[in-house]
Amino acid sequence: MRKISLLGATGSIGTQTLDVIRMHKDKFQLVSMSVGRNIELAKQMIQEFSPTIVSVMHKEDAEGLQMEVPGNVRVYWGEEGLIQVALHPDADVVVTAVVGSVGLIPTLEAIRAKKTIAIANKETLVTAGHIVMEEARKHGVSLLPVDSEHSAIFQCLNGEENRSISRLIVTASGGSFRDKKREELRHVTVEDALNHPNWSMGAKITIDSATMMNKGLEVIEAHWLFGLPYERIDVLLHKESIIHSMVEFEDSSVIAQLGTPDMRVPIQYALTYPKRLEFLDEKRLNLWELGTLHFDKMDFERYRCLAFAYEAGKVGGTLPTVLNAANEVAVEAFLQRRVGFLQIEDLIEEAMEAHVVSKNPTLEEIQLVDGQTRKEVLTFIKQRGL
Ligand SMILES: NC(=O)C1=CN([C@@H]2O[C@H](COP(=O)(O)OP(=O)(O)OC[C@H]3O[C@@H](n4cnc5c(N)ncnc54)[C@H](OP(=O)(O)O)[C@@H]3O)[C@@H](O)[C@H]2O)C=CC1
Ligand SMILES: CC(=O)[C@@H](O)[C@H](O)COP(=O)(O)O
Ligand SMILES: [Mn+2]
Repeated sequence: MRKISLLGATGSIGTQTLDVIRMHKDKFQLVSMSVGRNIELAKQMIQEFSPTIVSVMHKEDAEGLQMEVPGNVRVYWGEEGLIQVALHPDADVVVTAVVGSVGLIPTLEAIRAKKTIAIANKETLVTAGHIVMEEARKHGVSLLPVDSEHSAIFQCLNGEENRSISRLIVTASGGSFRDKKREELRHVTVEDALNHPNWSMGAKITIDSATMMNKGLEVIEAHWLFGLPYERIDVLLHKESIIHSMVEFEDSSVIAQLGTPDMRVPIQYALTYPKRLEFLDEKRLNLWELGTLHFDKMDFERYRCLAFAYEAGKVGGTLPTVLNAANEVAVEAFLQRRVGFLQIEDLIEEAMEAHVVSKNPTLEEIQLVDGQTRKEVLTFIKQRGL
């Protein structure tokens, strides 16, 4: 029985992780979970899965929930709560499915406690990749990718020697606006942007996908997980999201991982690794029915956020932290309808240009830069009268 701690249980990855646990009750047990504001769903989950440590975002919610749950359940809140969930003494695997850099500290704590990490929260690696990877190395902890592209690359690399990799080819669907020209993006709505063609995901990642920042964050995530320089990580437009990513080797062979777009597959793989388990859903890939797959060259002028991410990754130091924090604030402002879609990239560019990069930052410096960038971007938004 693999015992699981789940950060972000009420989200898209969280609920799909619970689906996988539900499909294999004899193999997995949920021992702890965190939610944000969705207390009603949390109550149902506690009743169904019986975790003994639970965390919510706010103190008042924690106090209310504590009165309603069985006596053996402890309810925590805030960042300390996320850490308590990650450190459940019985947990073997911690699934990091919260959104945003709030995932960093609980992930680091879980690594220090030698828990295996099934990492969905890409912002953790973007904002502090060098620290997370060093801690994982020091404590002998595996980071198992949940993100579909990274799970694909991880599967393509099974049994291969790292030195024989030529390049990684990360596929991108193109997101909600892939058929629009740049000039058509000025007046798109939040609803349009949230309408991803292939995946049903949380709001923040769906907007990231539309700006192509998601792919930028994934390039940085791939750099840290697989240790390749940015010059050897390419992005390829592939609108069907059937090939989840590929690896080219020195002998010119390319290995790809394919499947229907269903996040429960990479989630299950991370939970069962190094074994595979039957996927208890009838949906299977049918290439004959699909007929054709499409591929296009990435246009870095059309998708400026991807260019920003490559720049941040190559420069390194505190710049990826700025990229991530500015993006989180700008996307939230777009979702609140305070800024337009194209202003997301303007705000990120402004924050990156204003930043003086510090090399090899400590965790404290990263937290400081993260906080300062968030304030700065909010000021940029106010200065624009928005
Ligand atoms: N969705 C997907 O298919 C994929 C997602 N990912 C990555 O996985 C992560 C999660 O994405 P996704 O599931 O889509 O996101 P969702 O927005 O659907 O879910 C986020 C979860 O985090 C909780 N949460 C949000 N903010 C906080 C906070 N400040 N403190 C504590 N908990 C918080 C939410 O709680 P509540 O809802 O209760 O308020 C919810 O449980 C992201 O990093 C994303 O990039 C990667 C690949 C695919
Ligand atoms: C399911 C998943 O892993 C997402 O990160 C997905 O990749 C988003 O799709 P695009 O960013 O390719 O549009
Ligand atoms: Mn992905």
